[in-house]
Amino acid sequence: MTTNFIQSVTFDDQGRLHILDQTKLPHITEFIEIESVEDTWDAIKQLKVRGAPAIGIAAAYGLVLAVKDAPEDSFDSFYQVFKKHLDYLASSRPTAVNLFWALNRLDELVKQQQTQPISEIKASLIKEAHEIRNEDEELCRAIGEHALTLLEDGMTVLTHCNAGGIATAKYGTALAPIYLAKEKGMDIKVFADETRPLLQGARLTTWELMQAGVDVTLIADNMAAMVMKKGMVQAVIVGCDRVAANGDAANKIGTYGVALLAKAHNIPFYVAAPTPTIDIDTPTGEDIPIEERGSEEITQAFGIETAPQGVNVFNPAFDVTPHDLITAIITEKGVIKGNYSEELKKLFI
Ligand SMILES: CSC[C@H]1O[C@H](OP(=O)(O)O)[C@H](O)[C@@H]1O
Repeated sequence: MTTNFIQSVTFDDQGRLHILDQTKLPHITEFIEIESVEDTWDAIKQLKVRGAPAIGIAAAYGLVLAVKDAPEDSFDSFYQVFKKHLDYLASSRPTAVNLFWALNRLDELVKQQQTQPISEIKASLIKEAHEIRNEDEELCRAIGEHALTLLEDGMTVLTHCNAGGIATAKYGTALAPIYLAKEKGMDIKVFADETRPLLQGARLTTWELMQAGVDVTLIADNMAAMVMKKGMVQAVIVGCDRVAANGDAANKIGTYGVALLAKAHNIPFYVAAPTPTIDIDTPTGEDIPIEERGSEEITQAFGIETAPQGVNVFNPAFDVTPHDLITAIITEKGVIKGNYSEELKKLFI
């Protein structure tokens, strides 16, 4: 049974960018047109479009939109506008390296075309943004194939946050093997952490998997330990926002705790990582910028005040799982174990 994936980011032939507003899910499936670079920045910042790969794809299309009417009289005047908007988009969220990877890829493309007519540069940017999107779909499916070699029919897998189809071009990363298992007639069940404070697990992962007919059970984040102790899950698979050169992996806040629990219960802990999410230029997890977000995400759970006015709040959106807690990093090029510093480097040779 193949899954009909909803595309969370689309750019049509008329040059219009549409995103699925993920803040409205699971009860409202609403697509919004993104008409400016400011709209793109806001959509990323507010997690209307979210998930490391989807952020990179949206930013690439947003930059295409931004330079649609940029001056064509000289390369320098065009590049000045291009770089201003690129830097603006890069300021939307700091942790997911896909954002910077996608923007830098377009930057390199433009720099290589300094002698070309600006109209051709603009056309090549659209083509490259589509390439980024289409490659992501292929990467995610390949991750699913490799990840499936680590899972067995009848297994139950725990995941944290949402690393599914709507966080990518298609298939997702952590959820890719789940969808491919369904396609192959395998029975792999999922336990989804609700993933406070923004509930990407409760709102998005359960929604996606139920749409696909996958058996998914929602748990509160603080139930993962008991679920593992009772032997209800046999593996953990999560996505990532940035993998450092030594294999330390940044992912949604709470992932580090799940990794510690998995270690304590001798359960394999897998990180699904497309190579655009692996940042060889960042030496260790200590060097990964961790986004801190507003206190209202914690004190006003979806509009309901759940804490005293003025309480101090610390709201890091991500944490870092040290590489020694990671059983394997699953990329589109294969499953990586052992000396991550050495093995990850080989991916970029
Ligand atoms: C393949 S999505 C990777 C990653 O992105 C999510 O973060 P956010 O919802 O803040 O964009 C989450 O950490 C996912 O695991």
